[in-house]
Amino acid sequence: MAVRLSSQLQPVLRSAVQAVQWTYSIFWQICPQQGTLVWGDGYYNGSIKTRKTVQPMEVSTEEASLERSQQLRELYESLSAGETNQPARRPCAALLPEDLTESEWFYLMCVSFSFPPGVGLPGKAFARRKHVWLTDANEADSKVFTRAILAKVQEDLGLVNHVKSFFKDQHPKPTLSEHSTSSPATLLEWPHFHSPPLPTMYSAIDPTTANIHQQDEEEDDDEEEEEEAESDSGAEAGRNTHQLAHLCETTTQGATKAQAAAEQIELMQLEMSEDIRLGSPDDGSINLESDLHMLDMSQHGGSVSHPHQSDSFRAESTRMWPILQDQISNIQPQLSEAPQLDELPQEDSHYSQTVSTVLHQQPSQWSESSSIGHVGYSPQSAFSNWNSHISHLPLLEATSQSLLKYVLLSVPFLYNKYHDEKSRDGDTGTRLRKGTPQEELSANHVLAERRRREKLNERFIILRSLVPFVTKMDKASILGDTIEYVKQLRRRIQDLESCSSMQKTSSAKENRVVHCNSGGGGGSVLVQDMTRDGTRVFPVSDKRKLRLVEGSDGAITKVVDPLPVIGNTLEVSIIECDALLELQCPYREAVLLEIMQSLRELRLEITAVQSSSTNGIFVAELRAKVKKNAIGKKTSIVEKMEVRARAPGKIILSGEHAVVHGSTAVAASIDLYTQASLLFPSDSESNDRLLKLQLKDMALEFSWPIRRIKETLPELGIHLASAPNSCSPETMKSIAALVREQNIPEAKIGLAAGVSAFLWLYTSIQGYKPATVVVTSELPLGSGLGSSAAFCVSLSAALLALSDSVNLDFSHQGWLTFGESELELVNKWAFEGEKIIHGKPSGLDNTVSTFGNMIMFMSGKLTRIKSSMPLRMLITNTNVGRNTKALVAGVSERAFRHPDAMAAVFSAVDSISKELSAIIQSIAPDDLTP
Ligand SMILES: Nc1ncnc2c1ncn2[C@@H]1O[C@H](COP(=O)(O)OP(=O)(O)OP(=O)(O)O)[C@@H](O)[C@H]1O
Ligand SMILES: C[C@@](O)(CCO)CC(=O)[O-]
Repeated sequence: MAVRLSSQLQPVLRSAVQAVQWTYSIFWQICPQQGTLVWGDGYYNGSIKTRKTVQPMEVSTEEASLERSQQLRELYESLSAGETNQPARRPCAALLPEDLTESEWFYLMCVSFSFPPGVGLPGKAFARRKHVWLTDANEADSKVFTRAILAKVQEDLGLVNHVKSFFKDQHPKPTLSEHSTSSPATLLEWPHFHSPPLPTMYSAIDPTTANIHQQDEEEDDDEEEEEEAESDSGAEAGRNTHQLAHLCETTTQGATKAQAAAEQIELMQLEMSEDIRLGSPDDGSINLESDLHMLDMSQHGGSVSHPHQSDSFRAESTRMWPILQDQISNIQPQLSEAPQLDELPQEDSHYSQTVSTVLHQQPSQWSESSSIGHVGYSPQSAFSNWNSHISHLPLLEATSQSLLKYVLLSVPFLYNKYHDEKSRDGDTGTRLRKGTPQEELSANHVLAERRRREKLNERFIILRSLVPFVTKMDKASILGDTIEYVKQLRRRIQDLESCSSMQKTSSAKENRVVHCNSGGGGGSVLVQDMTRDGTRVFPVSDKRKLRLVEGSDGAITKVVDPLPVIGNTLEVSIIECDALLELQCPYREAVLLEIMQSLRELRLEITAVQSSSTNGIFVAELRAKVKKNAIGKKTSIVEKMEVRARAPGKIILSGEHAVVHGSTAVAASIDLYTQASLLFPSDSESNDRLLKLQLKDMALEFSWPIRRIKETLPELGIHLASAPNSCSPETMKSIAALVREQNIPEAKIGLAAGVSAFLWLYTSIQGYKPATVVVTSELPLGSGLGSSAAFCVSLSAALLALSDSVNLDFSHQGWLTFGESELELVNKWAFEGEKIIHGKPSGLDNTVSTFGNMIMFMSGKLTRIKSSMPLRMLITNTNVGRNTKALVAGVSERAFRHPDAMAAVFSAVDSISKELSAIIQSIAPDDLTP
């Protein structure tokens, strides 16, 4: 609706200013929540300093003005949103403050103002339901015309006369009448206003009013020149409530003046003297809005602000004011030629304070100016004075912008102070009885928005720390993972509840499923509860390191430890630019200083510190902003130095081998694990650029110079961890050569397949990085318990955990689980490893090892099975090894030789697996009772 309003209002505002060649028109609308008039829309028709357009062709003056109005509004929004200069990210047509003329500045600053009824000229016009006409701008009282502080320039009489004669020529009883009418002239009656048809959201005033208006014009033609017209629809108050209020402000631009002159004059001639003349709607003045009735602005997306914002702003103002006062008082001794503040009329000292404060904030750019003392005061043309200083000072790119920003924020503080002083003096006059809410509204908005963002980030940080697995650190992912986590917790509660109720009813009955190793014979016996665990990764906490990584999205949370003190803990959470660091370490002298120094080196700007030390333990909580580096990338802190992943073995309950030929199989993970730990040496240790693999249980260690891997496997340099691919026969040959060089003892040559799988997975996921990988396993090899799958899954998990393709929250101590999509990635890579070891696997083993639990599996598709009661399995190890690769090949050969017979076997196996799956899921506690 806001768009509609704007698009419909613009032509009206444009017609108004163009007709008299004024510089701008502003539409003030009532903000229902605040009860104040705020900027509704505006049309800028004044001089343009820098033309910026995205259109390749010349545009008409009208289009240029329209575009300019829009650009000015955008510039204001970007400034008030706290945007910093980032030309690269701004559209090429976006304005910068240095592109603006004085009148554009004024127009832009007006956006930040708002007026309660009775305050400021729009407020007065609104409260009185009368036009307000101003004259003698150069003697304006800033208490009456609050924007005078921004707009103080000398009047141009030629311009004034032009406007005057325009109205006189067009209307015998022009704008200056004090007569009253409830029906000012409609816009359409003005010959020079070529307004388009009025939008439906506005309705024309009672047509009879036009006649009355004309009569009024006849009566009044003796008024003074005016530079500003502010009018409201108050005349219509009888029919329209104040909620329907709208108010339009226009001002003049020299029609007969050359452009340069007009630029000096500009709109800034808005001020008036103490004997400000207040016109009325009766006087037939340019009563744009009296032609229009906004049918409840509040419903059309007009800008609003909330009461609490005012509060927060006031709090900020109170906090800021003493600082500003100090700054101002520091400046005072420099004011040699200008009157001292307390000697000036209040509005001038007010102005002076603002400008002095602003300039004081820019010491590096402004300090050479010996005339700084003049800046604060000039009864004639304060703005031009200010400007003259600007013009001869070196303007850095950021200067104007920060200056402008500062003005936006400091003016309200100054006004607040003025208000406070007035209150102390017992002056509860109506003019500024609420301070200056117009400035409050905008500064308030900026501050409140900033706080809101910070609070939001802080809560996201907390949320992230509560969820044990956070896949990515953007807010949507955090929320997504939280939802998933809550669901998991609910399921867990359900499981526990059903378990405990079952235990109560059948505690005496032990139900067991016995699974014997196909090799038969004796050996150790393992009795295991069936595990629900899938793949896990574990961040290794005793070798945590802090590392600076460029170019990441900056939204990463890791456990880090920058201090070489045993027993330190440091948790860092970063969301967007907000970082929270919680640390604990043994106390020593200047430890906080040391920490802060380290953090500064990491381009973290500390904003708040809370620390304590008790019993020799130093505890601190630091909040910081993550800064950008010289090339504009956000710094992120990443602890990705060592990680350990584990994956479970499996048993196949039904469908082994047949699954390779498309039959259904049922398998479950068991709680025997293979662990793979991956350690990247720190930069200082990385002189020996080696890739090492230690197979602890086999007492074997392999190592390859990275250079050697590079030259043997050059095609793996450009790796894409997020896109698993198969090892080609050529690459397999090269890998085999690298394995051969390691001279694996003949007795352990079976491990060559595993080592080959390792080399493929490592170089494909991590490229040519020196690292040490250590593998330990609780699983017997070649015993049907899926040792190869657990090996490949744990390796893939560790390698991916430290890749850019996966983002895990390492800030939690303990095992972490991958999210579902990361698990799929792990599984795909593990399958590629399995292919190297098995030749032609079905994918069953790596899938169950990756996802855990019990699954039904057919042709690559997994279906999770949930038993309605806990199952126990007896697994025996016959110690008779087997070579799965050879067995699979043997079954394939039989299938080839006896296709029909084997098809019948595979079909029977398929039926058995499906039936088993159904039984498991429907099993009742008593069904297995002997
Ligand atoms: N911990 C490990 N370290 C190195 N290589 C391993 C490890 N575990 C398995 N392998 C590799 O996997 C091979 C064993 O895989 P194989 O498929 O034959 O047996 P399994 O996986 O234990 O049984 P199944 O596949 O029937 O469940 C080993 O010869 C070795 O190459
Ligand atoms: C024998 C087999 O069915 C499982 C090996 O544990 C092969 C496979 O599914 O890939």
